[in-house]
Amino acid sequence: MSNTGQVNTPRSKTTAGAAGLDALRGAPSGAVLGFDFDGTLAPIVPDPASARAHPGAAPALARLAPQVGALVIITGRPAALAVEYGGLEGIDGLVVLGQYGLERWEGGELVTPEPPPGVAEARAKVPEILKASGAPPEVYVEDKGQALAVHTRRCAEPQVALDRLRGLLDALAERTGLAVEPGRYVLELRPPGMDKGKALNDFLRSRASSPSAVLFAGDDLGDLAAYDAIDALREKGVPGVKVCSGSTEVTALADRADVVVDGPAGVVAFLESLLTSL
Ligand SMILES: O=P(O)(O)OC[C@H]1O[C@H](O[C@H]2O[C@H](CO)[C@@H](O)[C@H](O)[C@H]2O)[C@H](O)[C@@H](O)[C@@H]1O
Repeated sequence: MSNTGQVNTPRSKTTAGAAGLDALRGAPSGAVLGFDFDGTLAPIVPDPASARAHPGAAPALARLAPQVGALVIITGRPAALAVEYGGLEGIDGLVVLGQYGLERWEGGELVTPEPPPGVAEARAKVPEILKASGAPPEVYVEDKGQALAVHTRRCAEPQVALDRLRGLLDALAERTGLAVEPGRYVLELRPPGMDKGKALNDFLRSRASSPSAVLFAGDDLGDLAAYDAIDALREKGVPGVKVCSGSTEVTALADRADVVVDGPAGVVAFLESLLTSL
């Protein structure tokens, strides 16, 4: 039993999830497995630049790669950073969709669009907004090129700091044509029009054949769009599995997941368990 009271086994608490797992195990070579990075493959840490994948994550993915149809990481991170922090280079066939799907990395090749002009405008304005609002000095702005992530995790009262910034960043997003993506003690200003559900669907459409099953594992609010995509696929008859990397910080995913495990260590245990059943 884990410290969130969940058992790390590849069992589903829902009938649809159990059907999804059965379909995945029955035809793994046609299955598509998607993963978020921070909080799912990598434990959450105070400094975004210090995040690294759980030591068991890349080895488990490398063992899964030749047995399944496709492995795809869909992350808010720049794709190349997720590859570096995850130790994911060299995993056969792995695709990493970064910045919520705006970027694509595969086999060392990165495709990334030009950021819209609103990002540069927001980059110039955010420091002024933080100063004028009296935000604590621990507020940290992560510049991701395509987006700016305003982090409050290191503040004494991170939720209070986040709540105080929300309206100001919403207004800035509106002025600059960007969207606000809320996450774990973070508000991201990023280009609109893409999310993890659209990224997952685009990835599925880019493949030659329809998947035997689709699994997605996530931990944060930005991953709910991928859950929506799995729900929609199920309605069309494609088996799906929603895995939640559980935490006390975000509960919205656990409520909708088929399988809830205890953070990145639980995700790795889940993958290892899945490997034994393929
Ligand atoms: O889609 P993801 O892979 O989950 O990325 C979402 C954001 O994750 C990162 O922030 C989160 O992880 C940090 C490191 O553990 C943590 O300090 C922070 O509080 C979390 O919000 C990342 O820094 C962002 O750029 C990602 O978009």
